[in-house]
Amino acid sequence: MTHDETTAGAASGPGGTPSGPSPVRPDPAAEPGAPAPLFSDRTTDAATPPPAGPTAPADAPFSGTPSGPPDEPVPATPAGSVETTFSGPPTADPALGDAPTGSVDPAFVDVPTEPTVVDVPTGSADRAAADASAAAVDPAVADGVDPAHPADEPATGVATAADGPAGPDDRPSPAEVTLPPELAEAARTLFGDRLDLAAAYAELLATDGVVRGLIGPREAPRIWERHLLNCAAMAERIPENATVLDVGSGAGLPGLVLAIARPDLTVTLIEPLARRTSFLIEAVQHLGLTKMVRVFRGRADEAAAGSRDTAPLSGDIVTARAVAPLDRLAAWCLPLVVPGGRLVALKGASAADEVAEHAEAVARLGGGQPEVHRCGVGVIEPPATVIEVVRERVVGPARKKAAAKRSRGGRRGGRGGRDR
Ligand SMILES: C[S@@+](CC[C@H](N)C(=O)[O-])C[C@H]1O[C@@H](n2cnc3c(N)ncnc32)[C@H](O)[C@@H]1O
Repeated sequence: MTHDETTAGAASGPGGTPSGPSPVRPDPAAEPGAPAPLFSDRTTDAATPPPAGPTAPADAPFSGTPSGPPDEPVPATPAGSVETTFSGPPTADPALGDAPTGSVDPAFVDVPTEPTVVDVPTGSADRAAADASAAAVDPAVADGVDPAHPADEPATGVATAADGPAGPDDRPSPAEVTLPPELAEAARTLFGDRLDLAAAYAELLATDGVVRGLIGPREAPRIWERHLLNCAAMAERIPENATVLDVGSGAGLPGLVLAIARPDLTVTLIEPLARRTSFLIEAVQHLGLTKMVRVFRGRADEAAAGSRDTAPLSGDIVTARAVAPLDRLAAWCLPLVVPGGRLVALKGASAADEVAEHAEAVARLGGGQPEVHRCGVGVIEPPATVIEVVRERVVGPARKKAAAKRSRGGRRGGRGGRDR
């Protein structure tokens, strides 16, 4: 089923729109005259010719593997463009472990309205081969949960080592993701007349999401309970017509769920890993959300910095789930928030502890006092817990240690002081 969305003048969704501190502004990247976003094939031009392959109709069901090898390294930065250095935390966040350490070329992928699914095997033999190669669970995903915050783990829905690879026997049937009757009322409350769209996304997650290793096979039967409903509950913290940036979207949680629940939002999914952005692009197309959702391939800091080809991104609200502990999350996300806007991070039982531990670091980054809110009270049990941080001040980037050392040396010794 395809739902053609429009953003202009769309009514508020069922998620509610509290009066938040954030102003609602148009996304600069969507404004006329803003630099044209890079399409993924344009970005790879320098190294790779555009792949040839069949083009699927917009409504075509997912047909297996993303193009190219899983999470292949992002092509080297084309000559002349700004080179960005990978600065992720490889040990604490192994999800980025497969990113090249030299340069990562963030590709801003405005989801094309014409489907451009490429290299999709159509025959059953091809499909079987593709499934076999995709069956190995993405190790980056398997380890993607911050080990420092295991409390977040149950909510991530990503494959875990315990889940093992998704083999043919593990693959759930669409029936397994049927909305459980006991959750139907909550789902209707949170998704309203977009419930069928949410069901289509649930099915994608439980089928292609599992086959591609983006969701653990054991998650399929609990996709509604643990993933869709708690992500949708976050919508009550987001003002009407807000621009939302979802950092570390993975398979689309919570950004795509919010776009489904709230047709008034404009959502950008920020995700550095190729296998996941391939899935996201196809999901956005399949769900007919190309007018309100776009995909940025790159890290949060790259999105905030912009590049020769893409304007810096910013949004009224920046969301995240299971991406990093609060201090690191604030460092990545606050630069993406318009002044007065908010970071809204879905957290687990550790939320209050995280606030206590990281409030000072958040303040140094220009954030206000983090607040814990419960969402979906009386609708889902337990309610979802979010930490919110208002961007109160714009803080410049921290000076690099080496640069600071050099400048200290310069002050003390004056010219040539370093030689002494
Ligand atoms: C554990 S997964 C969570 C995915 C999704 N939010 C969910 O709840 O299922 C963490 C995701 O954050 C992404 N990520 C890690 N560091 C990032 C960064 N600096 N900027 C943007 N995304 C990042 C990873 O690639 C991965 O997809």
